[in-house]
Amino acid sequence: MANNVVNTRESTSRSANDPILTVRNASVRFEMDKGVSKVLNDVTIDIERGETLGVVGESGSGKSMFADALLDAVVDPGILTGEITYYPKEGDPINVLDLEPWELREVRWEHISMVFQGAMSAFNPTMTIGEHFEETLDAHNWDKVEGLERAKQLFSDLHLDPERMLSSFPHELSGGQKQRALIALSLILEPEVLVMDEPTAALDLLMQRSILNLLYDIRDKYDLTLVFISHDLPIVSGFADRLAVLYAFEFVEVGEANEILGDASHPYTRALLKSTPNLEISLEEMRPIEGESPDPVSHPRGCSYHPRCPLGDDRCTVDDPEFSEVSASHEVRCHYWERADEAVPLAFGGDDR
Ligand SMILES: Nc1ncnc2c1ncn2[C@@H]1O[C@H](COP(=O)(O)OP(=O)(O)OP(=O)(O)O)[C@@H](O)[C@H]1O
Repeated sequence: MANNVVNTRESTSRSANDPILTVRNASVRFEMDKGVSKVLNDVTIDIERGETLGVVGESGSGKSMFADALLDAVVDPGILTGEITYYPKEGDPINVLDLEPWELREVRWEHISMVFQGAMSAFNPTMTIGEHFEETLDAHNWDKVEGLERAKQLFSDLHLDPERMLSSFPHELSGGQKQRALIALSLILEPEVLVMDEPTAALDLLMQRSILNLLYDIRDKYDLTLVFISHDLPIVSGFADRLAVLYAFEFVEVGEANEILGDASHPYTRALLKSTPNLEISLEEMRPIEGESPDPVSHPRGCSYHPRCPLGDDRCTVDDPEFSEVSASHEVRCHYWERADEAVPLAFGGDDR
């Protein structure tokens, strides 16, 4: 992959000490009859080696586009631009968007692996789970005996009976078992990064929590970096080290999960916290976010959130805010973030201090 080597590490205010992935000005557009649909808009972020980054936002905000972009997996006719650099533990950095198809296949499984949204239905119903593992090991010329041993270890780490799993057909498994089998499959070629797009959305709350707990242990045991994508802020915030909040196809707030939960500084993040079910607040205090998120074909001028924002004024209609530093590990894109807590009060967390 020598041609794809990148030698410089651009420094930004969001730069990590030891990045495993850097994303610079990533955009995705679809050219449609009604105009150009911009479904990821100039996104820049660093992902730190070993961290769990939670990416949250409403449905349609561009979460899956961001996940797909990380692996150059945006479907045709989507056009992905920008720069995505992967820094393997050993060797030179790799420019993901310049890879040949065979190189990309290798990177996708052996370095950065992904559990796609709705992927549970991706199992072939005529093949056992074990055959799925063998197929993947074969396709990458990995030793089958060693690979299946690793599969067994992964199954037991995920609290599944290894022999039974390998000989089962997909329809013989529950949703939670299938999801864990997929996680095991995504880790079979020892990737460093696992990107998970709504991995637990189809499961009940108890099963979601139990899978998150298992992922927590697996992350440490296998030295993984996790990118966890979800619309469910409370679920992600209990699990992620850092949160990146997407609104209308761009990040509006990025920071330590605890800090964002306790002191969310973007009116949208605060509205999101208020709109999601939470055992600590009463039903009366829960509020859906009023208004609709923008159409990707006609992004509003200025701040994309201004049509729904209680703080929005004339400035916000023309002037798109840059990131402001809330703390060394917390940034927000809002002209008036210092007043966000008054404008969108929360009945729990930071505002009760
Ligand atoms: N193939 C496509 N062609 C054109 N537009 C698309 C295509 N796929 C997705 N989009 C649009 O891209 C935008 C972002 O979609 P994306 O799937 O990333 O959202 P999301 O935040 O993951 O939503 P959800 O939580 O519902 O999955 C949406 O407006 C969607 O309609």
